[in-house]
Amino acid sequence: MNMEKNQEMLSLNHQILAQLRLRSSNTPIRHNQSITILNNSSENFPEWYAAIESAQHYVLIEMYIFADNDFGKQMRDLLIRKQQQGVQIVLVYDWFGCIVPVLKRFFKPLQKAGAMLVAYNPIGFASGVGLLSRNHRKSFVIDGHTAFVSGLCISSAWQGNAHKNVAEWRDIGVKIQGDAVRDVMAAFADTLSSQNQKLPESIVLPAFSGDEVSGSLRAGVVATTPSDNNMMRLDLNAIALANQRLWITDAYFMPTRLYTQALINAAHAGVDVRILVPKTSDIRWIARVSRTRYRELLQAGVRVFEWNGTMIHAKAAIADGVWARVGSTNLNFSSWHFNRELDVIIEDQNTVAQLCHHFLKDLDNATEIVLNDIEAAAVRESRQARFRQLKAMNRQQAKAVARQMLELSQAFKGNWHSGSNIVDSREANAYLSLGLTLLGFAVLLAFAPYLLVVPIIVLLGVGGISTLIYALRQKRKIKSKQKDKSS
Ligand SMILES: O=P(O)(O)OC[C@H](O)CO
Repeated sequence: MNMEKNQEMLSLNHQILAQLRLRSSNTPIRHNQSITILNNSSENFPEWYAAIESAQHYVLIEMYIFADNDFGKQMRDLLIRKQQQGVQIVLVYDWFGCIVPVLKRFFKPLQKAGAMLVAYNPIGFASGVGLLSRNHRKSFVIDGHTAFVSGLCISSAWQGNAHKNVAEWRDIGVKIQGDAVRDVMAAFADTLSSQNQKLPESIVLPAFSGDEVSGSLRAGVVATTPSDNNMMRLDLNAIALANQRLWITDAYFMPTRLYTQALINAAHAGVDVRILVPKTSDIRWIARVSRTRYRELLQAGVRVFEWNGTMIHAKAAIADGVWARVGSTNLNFSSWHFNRELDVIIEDQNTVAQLCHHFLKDLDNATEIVLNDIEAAAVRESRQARFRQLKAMNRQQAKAVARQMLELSQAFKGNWHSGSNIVDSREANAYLSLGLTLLGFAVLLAFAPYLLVVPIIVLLGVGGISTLIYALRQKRKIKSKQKDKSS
């Protein structure tokens, strides 16, 4: 292919990419951004701390968990000190994610120092079923010039525990400088407005500069709310976009049927689909549910890896070495449909190459889950048949299939550096605990039904009352508008 043809292809790809991004998530791309990938608490926490320490005017924070532990206290005390120096702190914490610190009045000294504190969706008569929506974002904005977006919360849990020989959690965040910072701020202002609040008058959204920060890097901020489900559509479109590679890391993998089938279809089309999830999760039942999804993915040729370390909490995806997303969205129903989430998409070969490098390093510390010999042979056989078909249709596609077939045959030999595990035993244990849990619910329903029914009654009651209040307020507004018109 000559240079001209290459350019033509590239600009066509950009056009398709832009169209997919805008139609699925309404996310504009910002050019010439500076994005730094930050790994784990050891890289993220010091960067957050130093950036806040250097703040001159304001710090905006949206945080799902702000824990009352060593790192939480360190951050709270830093925020108090900055507020006392005249730097305006605005913190939106999730009421449910921070329930323990709220009950312990952990944020009181910060509020007393003058910081603006907003609890997202606290329980109350007006909360209703909206209580299911949580602010799952993890972001910081410093003085309008720097932002951090990640999967990490403010908690020592991410640091592990050296005394108990617990290593730090695996997680990923980014530091952003450039016009995309304004998008993080706009997302923050929108969260405030969802809680009937607004930014203090002294804080204004900076104008887009269009200035070059660091060359050609393109980035966009995907701000998901329960009413737009932006990331869900973008995640599905990213699967459609991947031509050769789709590498996914997820902490709480419980995808919908829609998403699982899209992964299966991609694998059938010859895309090298790999999923990395925790082996030992801090929320064990989710890991068990994840394991019941493995078999159909493996049968389609998707490769599944379980990370061997303490906990992998990252939420990231890479498509074809040119597109990636990093942020707070887990691949499950809550993140896609109920929560406020914040993710960054990156369209830049160098930055995506770094993420690919980290992903492959993570695989070195993971166990591949494989089918047993008989099933693996059947999958191989059907892949070969598909490969023959595709080869006749599309040479480029066929190359991708060939590459994946080679890798799969290696995987089935079980000679991966990280080791492998047959799916059967994990799946059996997962179904065993799910079965026991269902039985447990049945026993509860039989002998202590109120334990299950009371929360549902409360939720429905609160939901009903708050919806009525909303309707009455609307009616009152309409009436007073009509009165104004007629007078
Ligand atoms: O919901 P996530 O992904 O922020 O994870 C929070 C975990 O519950 C931390 O233990």
